[in-house]
Amino acid sequence: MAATNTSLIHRRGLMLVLSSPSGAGKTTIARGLLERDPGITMSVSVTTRAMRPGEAEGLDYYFIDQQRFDRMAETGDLLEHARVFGNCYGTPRVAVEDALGAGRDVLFAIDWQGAQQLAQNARDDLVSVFVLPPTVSELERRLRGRGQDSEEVIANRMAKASNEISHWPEYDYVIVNHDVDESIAAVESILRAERLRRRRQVGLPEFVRSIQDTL
Ligand SMILES: Nc1ncnc2c1ncn2[C@@H]1O[C@H](COP(=O)(O)OP(=O)(O)OP(=O)(O)O)[C@@H](O)[C@H]1O
Ligand SMILES: Nc1nc2c(ncn2[C@@H]2O[C@H](COP(=O)(O)O)[C@@H](O)[C@H]2O)c(=O)[nH]1
Repeated sequence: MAATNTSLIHRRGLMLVLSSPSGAGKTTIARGLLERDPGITMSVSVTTRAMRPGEAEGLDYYFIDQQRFDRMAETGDLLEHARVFGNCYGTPRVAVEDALGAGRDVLFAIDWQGAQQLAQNARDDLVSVFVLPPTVSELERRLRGRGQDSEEVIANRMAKASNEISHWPEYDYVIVNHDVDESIAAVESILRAERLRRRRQVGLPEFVRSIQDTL
């Protein structure tokens, strides 16, 4: 007869992806989730885009030049990468693999192209959430209210919003970001449930067997 032992169960880390048209609020939701949940780590992307006022190196992005980006892409140092709004963005591979290996969950705020690449390479570890704005005028108001982009950049992002939104059916979950706190709570619920998926609980068969052996 074996004693039951919950330490037999270890959880596989998951990748939680938030995508949305620019300005719908995925970064805001991601920050809220990081504050509330110590078990999830943000993936910090590399980008060739210029740093915005208030952004910090290594916190918002790693700001790198095109040559370095191309080298990282060529050598496989990026888990996924894409050109978005005329700049290059990518996810450094090592940080994500280290976190997942340590059983930690990783949060991404990336576009549909990146989400597709992660789905191709690691579908079982991926949970994807598409964030919609409540209205088009509110999306524009948020982009403008952020106060960090020129009118030209805002117009370009609004023009590309429809294409980004067209990918919503590819995601596991869809939320409409009316209220930030409600949206954070919705993503928290998704995360809590997804952590309990049977396939993520390594050692579950052994644990169940240990219970059955004691019956
Ligand atoms: N539910 C909400 N209600 C009102 N304002 C919001 C809401 N969610 C986010 N915002 C605001 O909208 C602006 C854009 O949000 P945020 O930067 O999070 O968008 P994003 O989707 O990450 O954009 P990008 O793709 O360009 O990085 C910010 O000023 C943020 O404070
Ligand atoms: N495929 C990826 N897309 C990314 C990544 N990091 C950010 N993004 C997307 O870029 C746009 C623009 O971001 P911004 O900071 O310039 O406003 C954003 O909407 C994200 O979807 C990435 O690593 N890979």
